[in-house]
Order: sequence, then C-alpha cells, then structure tokens
Amino acid sequence: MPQVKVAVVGAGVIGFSSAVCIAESLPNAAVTIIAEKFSPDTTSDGAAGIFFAAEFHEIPVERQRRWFKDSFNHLLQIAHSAQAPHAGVMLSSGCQIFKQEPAVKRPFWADLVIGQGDMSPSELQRFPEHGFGQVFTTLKCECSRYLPWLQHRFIKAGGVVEQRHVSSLNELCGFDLIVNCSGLGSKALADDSAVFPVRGQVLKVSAPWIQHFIRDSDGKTYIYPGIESVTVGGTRQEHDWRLDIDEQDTTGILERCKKLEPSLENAVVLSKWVGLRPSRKCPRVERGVMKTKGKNIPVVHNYGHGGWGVTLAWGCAVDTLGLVTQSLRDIRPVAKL
Ligand SMILES: Cc1cc2nc3c(=O)[nH]c(=O)nc-3n(C[C@H](O)[C@H](O)[C@H](O)COP(=O)(O)OP(=O)(O)OC[C@H]3O[C@@H](n4cnc5c(N)ncnc54)[C@H](O)[C@@H]3O)c2cc1C
Ligand SMILES: O=C([O-])CC(=O)C(=O)O
Repeated sequence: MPQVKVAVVGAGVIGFSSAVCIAESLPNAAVTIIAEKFSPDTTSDGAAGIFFAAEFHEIPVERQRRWFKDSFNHLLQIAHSAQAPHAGVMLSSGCQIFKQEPAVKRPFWADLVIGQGDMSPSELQRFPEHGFGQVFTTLKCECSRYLPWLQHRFIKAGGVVEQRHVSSLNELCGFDLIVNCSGLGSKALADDSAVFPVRGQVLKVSAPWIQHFIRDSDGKTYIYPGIESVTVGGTRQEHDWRLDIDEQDTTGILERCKKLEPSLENAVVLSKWVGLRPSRKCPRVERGVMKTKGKNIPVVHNYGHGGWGVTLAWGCAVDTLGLVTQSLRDIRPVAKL
C-alpha cells in the first residue's frame, strides 16, 4: 500500500524526469503528475535537445558538473540501447565556433562529452568569420519522442497522469509532498518574479545530407541534424512572450544558417516553431515548504533551466529525488520509502 502521496506539477522534460525518478526509486510513494499541457504541446517538445550548457555563476560548478554528468551518462546508455529510436536519443557530432578566442576555452563539461578538442586552422577555413572552434560528440534528445517514452515508463512504475491547470499549489493540499516543475508557470505558482521567458524560434528542415551540427557560440545561430529533420535556429529574445511565428525571424535564421552551411539553400522548410525558455539567473532546485490549512507541506522546486533544460533534466531529477527523500524522512521518520 503506498504510504505517501506525491504530486509533480509539470509534464515537460523536467517534470517527467523527476516523476520517473521518484516513481521508480520510491515504491511506497504514489506519484501523480499534474499539468495543463502534455507532449506535444510543452516547451520541451520543440527544443533541439542538444546536450550542451552554459555555466550558471551562482551555482557551484561541481553541482552543475554532476547534473550534466548524471544526465549524459543516463542518456548515453539509452543511446546505446535498442530503446534509442523510441526514446529519441542519439549521438551527435559537430562543432561550436567563436568569432574570437573565448576567455574560457574549455567549458565545465568539456571532459564529460566525447572527444572534445580545438579545431585546427584548416578545419576552421570553412568559417572565415570565426577564429576559434571546438569539435565534440554529444547527445541529442528529441522530446517529442522522449516525453511519451518517459510517460510510458512512469505509468509502468505505477504513476498516475492528470491533465488540468493548477491555479495555486494550495489546491494540492491533499498530497503529502509537492514537486514543482512548472517551468515558466513558477512565476505564478511559486510567486517567483525572477522567472522570465527567453523566446526562441526554430525551423525544422529536410536536409538529410547534413550530418554534423554547427553552433555559433552566441547561441543565436545553430544547425542540429536530428532523427527525421534538421533543426535550424534561432533567437534569444528576453522577456518576449510572443508565441506566434515572426517571419522576419524566419528570414534571419535562414540567412544566418546558410552563411555557415550553404547547402541549406536546397533544404525544404517542414515546420516553424516558437518556445519560451523558462529562464532565471539560475535554476531553482531546492526544498521549500507550503503552509496551508494548519499543515506544513514540503515542496521541492525544480524549475528555471532556461536554454539547457533537456541537458540538465535527468541530473536535476536525481537531485530532486534526494530532496524528496530528505523531506519525506522529515515528515515520516519511521515510514519505509
Ligand atoms: C527554441 C528552443 C530550443 C531549445 N533547445 C534546447 C537544447 O538544444 N538543449 C537543451 O538542453 N534545452 C533546449 N531548450 C530549453 C528547453 O526547452 C527547456 O529548458 C525545457 O524544455 C524546460 O523544461 P520544463 O519541463 O521546465 O518546461 P516546459 O516544457 O515548459 O514544461 C512546463 C510544464 O509545466 C506545466 N505548467 C506550468 N504552469 C502550470 C499550471 N499553473 N498548472 C498546471 N501545469 C502547469 C506546463 O503545462 C508544462 O507541462 C530549448 C528551448 C527553446 C525555446
Ligand atoms: O543554444 C543552443 O544551442 C540550443 C538551445 O539550447 C537553445 O536554443 O536554447
């Protein structure tokens, strides 16, 4: 008989990773995932899903390395298994290029991906405006496949799925513990004014001859070949809530990408998409408490991953599981988890 009732709010990559981690690890937790939007309608669904991250300066780098490493190693196993096409996880090789040599030449995850190294002058010749570059093999996780796959895994572990809007976490006072993975929704649900959108527009194109990714280090121009199409992007517009396609952005994306990869001239545009990155100066992965109806209900927050949520999801879910376990030990010290 399950002894503790856990609600996970949010069905994007952060919510489903957390929910799966908890449901598979704590057999005595009855886990319900509650969200307004499910795949294919979340922000996570449209992300390119490349494993890559910028450093958050307010979080110890060792913690960020752990998030990256736990995610990378977990998904690398999936990439090397028969589940890979179902989960939408693949290896992806390519380069990140810089106009000038960056101050930090080795990102904190350089040794966690595969074969990271500097580009030689001859390799850089095809990018005449760029003076420095790195090549590496990383992972790409396509959430339009990964989220349904995680949902299946969650239900198999006994999880329950509920689709509805949550106006306030107080509505969930019937649960023993709440895990808040509501992304941008945390602005209201966690009353967190530090959460803001960074608008991103991308196109999916058919160009099966493109096998390697190219990313300009400013994060505004990238070409990511995937399982069925190539994602080309992008934009990073802070505090911009527009969800409609901006045709000026479309033109800009195609122009910038063709400059890096002229063969895109022959690509057919399949679809256009806009998503709002749930941004914050750093992700919030920590314990809190909700006081309601004379009760103190533990809340574990896991939101605000900006442009790196797919990359960090599994690692942050592992941290979230640790915080959930600590919180449950506080409220049910003798219960078997
Ligand atoms: C163009 C673009 C490209 C990207 N590319 C990459 C990439 O290559 N690599 C990478 O790592 N990341 C990438 N990202 C970032 C990534 O998409 C996000 O970091 C990630 O999707 C965040 O996941 P999430 O689960 O927190 O949010 P979401 O996917 O937005 O999910 C939030 C969930 O919370 C629910 N919710 C919110 N409020 C409420 C409420 N009040 N009641 C009920 N439910 C609620 C929503 O319905 C939804 O289910 C990209 C983002 C964009 C926009
Ligand atoms: O920056 C990238 O390379 C892709 C990404 O994560 C984003 O657009 O948010």
